[in-house]
Amino acid sequence: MISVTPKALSADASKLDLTKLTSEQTALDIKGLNLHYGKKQALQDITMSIPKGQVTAFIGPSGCGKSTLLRCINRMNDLVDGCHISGEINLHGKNIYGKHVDVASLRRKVGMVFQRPNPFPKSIYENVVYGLRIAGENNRRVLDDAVEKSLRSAALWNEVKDRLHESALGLSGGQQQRLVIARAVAIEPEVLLLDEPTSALDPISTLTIEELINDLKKQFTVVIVTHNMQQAARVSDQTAFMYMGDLIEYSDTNTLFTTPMKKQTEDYITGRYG
Ligand SMILES: Nc1ncnc2c1ncn2[C@@H]1O[C@H](COP(=O)(O)OP(=O)(O)OP(=O)(O)O)[C@@H](O)[C@H]1O
Repeated sequence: MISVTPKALSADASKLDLTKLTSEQTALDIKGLNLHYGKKQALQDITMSIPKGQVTAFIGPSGCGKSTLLRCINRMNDLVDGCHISGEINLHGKNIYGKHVDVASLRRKVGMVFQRPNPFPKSIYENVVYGLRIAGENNRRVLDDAVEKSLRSAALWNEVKDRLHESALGLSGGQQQRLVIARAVAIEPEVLLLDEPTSALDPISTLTIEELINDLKKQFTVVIVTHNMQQAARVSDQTAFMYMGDLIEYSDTNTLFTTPMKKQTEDYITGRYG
């Protein structure tokens, strides 16, 4: 089995039966999700429930569909020509692929952070309040409070509180990624999607972000795609292993890494392929 010690799972996480979550426990309920890019099927009949207030990781070899599944959760794949999706993703009970869903308002509920830090060429302050300004908020005190709260949530406040009006582009890569997380949390989403958030960062910045993820789940449901199995073992409560568009195994992280049910999962976590 993988030679890392999964982080101690909270009692709640290890007791959850992922096949029988109550509606109060469920953030996302994915049912029979299929996705085609043109003729190529990238996701096959994915069904899983993602619990609220926890960290769920998607792992699997390159091209297995992890990012595609993540991007379905805020309908980013809608922007891809020739992409066809069937099935449901219910966010707190409401199908985000339903007829009258406003995608802009969905994306306020489901924030996303990408692989490479992408701050805007603006001040640190203006990066954080960007989404609030778009939503029409211009009250200085509200914005100031949101900046402090979000930067504290992203474990960045102490490092930048004296240079809020300087360019975000002057921050280090790790600080920029935490700034982007602050920007995402400033609009208080329900779910935070992290697509390989540390793959462009050095080991120290990676550790800082991993610690941050553990704190973020107190406020948000976090879903993370990672190439790094040790990272999944360190940060997540649940792990989903995917292979060629299929969800092969989904269980609490401790079980998946120590006593996987499926041979394919075992082969992957012991490094036989991927
Ligand atoms: N925009 C797109 N158009 C066509 N095919 C795509 C597109 N995006 C992804 N694919 C294909 O869908 C499959 C799943 O890709 P996806 O990026 O979701 O995998 P992944 O597991 O996240 O891989 P990686 O770990 O390398 O990022 C791959 O075969 C990929 O080539």
